[in-house]
Amino acid sequence: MAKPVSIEVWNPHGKYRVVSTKPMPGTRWINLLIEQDCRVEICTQKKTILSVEDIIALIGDKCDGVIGQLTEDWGETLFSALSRAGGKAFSNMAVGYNNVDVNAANKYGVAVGNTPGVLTETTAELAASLSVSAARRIVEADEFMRAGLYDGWLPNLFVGNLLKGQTVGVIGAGRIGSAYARMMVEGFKMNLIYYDLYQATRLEKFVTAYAEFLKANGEQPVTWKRAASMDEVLREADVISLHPILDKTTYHLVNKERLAIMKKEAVLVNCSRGPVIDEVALVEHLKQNPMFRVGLDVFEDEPYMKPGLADLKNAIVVPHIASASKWTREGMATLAALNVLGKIKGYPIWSDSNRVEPFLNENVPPPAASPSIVNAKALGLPVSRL
Ligand SMILES: NC(=O)C1=CN([C@@H]2O[C@H](COP(=O)(O)OP(=O)(O)OC[C@H]3O[C@@H](n4cnc5c(N)ncnc54)[C@H](O)[C@@H]3O)[C@@H](O)[C@H]2O)C=CC1
Ligand SMILES: O=C(O)C(=O)CO
Repeated sequence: MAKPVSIEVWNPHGKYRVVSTKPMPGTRWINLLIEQDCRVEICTQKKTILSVEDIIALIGDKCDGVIGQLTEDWGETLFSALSRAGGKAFSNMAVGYNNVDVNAANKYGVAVGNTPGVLTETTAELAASLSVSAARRIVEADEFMRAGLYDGWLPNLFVGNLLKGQTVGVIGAGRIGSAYARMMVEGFKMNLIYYDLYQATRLEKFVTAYAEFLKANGEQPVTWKRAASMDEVLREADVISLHPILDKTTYHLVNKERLAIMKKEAVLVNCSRGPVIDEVALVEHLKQNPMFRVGLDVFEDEPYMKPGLADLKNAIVVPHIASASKWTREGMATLAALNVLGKIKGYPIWSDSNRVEPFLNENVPPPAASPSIVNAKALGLPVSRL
């Protein structure tokens, strides 16, 4: 028997029962669901990561849709439980959905939503912050200051790397990778090298136009290159930021061999998913190469770090906060709620999940569509004409 889970209920007489496995920022997402006759149940259990059993208890006997989190294991067991309860909609409150077995969802006819776009700039800004912080040793210097060790300016105190004129490498130049690249190229006048399975045409055009602008102003123009292999990026770049999805092709993309081909004073940033880096190999590499620095937002066995990582001064570690700006987190909650609501109401799927702004304007009602359903095609769901 599953244990009861504590919940907060909104609009108890609503026709459709929607469960959120966590309290989420803002109230717009709750109001949008209530306005469309949903009873909203929010899990208030004081436990960060819910187990599959906890979520089964939350789903109960009747549930139309669930908004879940990237820490949860959405596989066969949960999708069959949701389907038994009459549910046909699930949305992650995240753009990444490597915690979701989409084939299992397809089997039970459950639509799987995610939240692209609204977190692109926020996440890229954190990757840029980690890049600068690692290059300029900001966290180390802050600790030094607070420890009362500063006794005067010195020529050699916390000397780091200048970014201007160096090369930034991006692996996975999708929405976030491209936004990060633009920030580093324009903000710091860095040259770009990127690797992706697809050509990042808009990004290339941006760097070309910026190079023209610099040239016209008598400055050294920036350059770009699409690398033929990931190794080319690792060999040539001074700062490398990882932004691919996590799947079989990107698991341990950065391993012992690949760390060995990187520059000894390179900066490596990961705001994608922890398992993209072999973290044990990384700890060893950081120990052997004190001038090699990393900024990590994600970890291989979250919430844990591999032994030794926390002791290394050349590593900056933050707890998976890349999308944590107020506007973004409220927007993610809204998109996740609208994904679920849209499926419950039989709305079509929004035609372009990269263009989610119409759902985020608080002054007008959102379009009658699910903003982003990753298995829409597999389920044969209709697409909005808007
Ligand atoms: N740390 C955090 O809080 C956050 C992490 N993320 C992570 O970032 C990922 C990317 O998000 P978006 O940019 O919105 O997705 P996206 O789908 O726009 O970009 C992913 C890019 O990775 C590329 N890619 C896929 N396999 C590859 C491979 N084997 N080698 C090189 N490139 C490959 C794709 O072609 C695509 O361009 C998410 O899937 C998520 O895991 C996203 C938001 C916040
Ligand atoms: O959206 C995601 O994929 C995250 O990791 C958290 O924003």
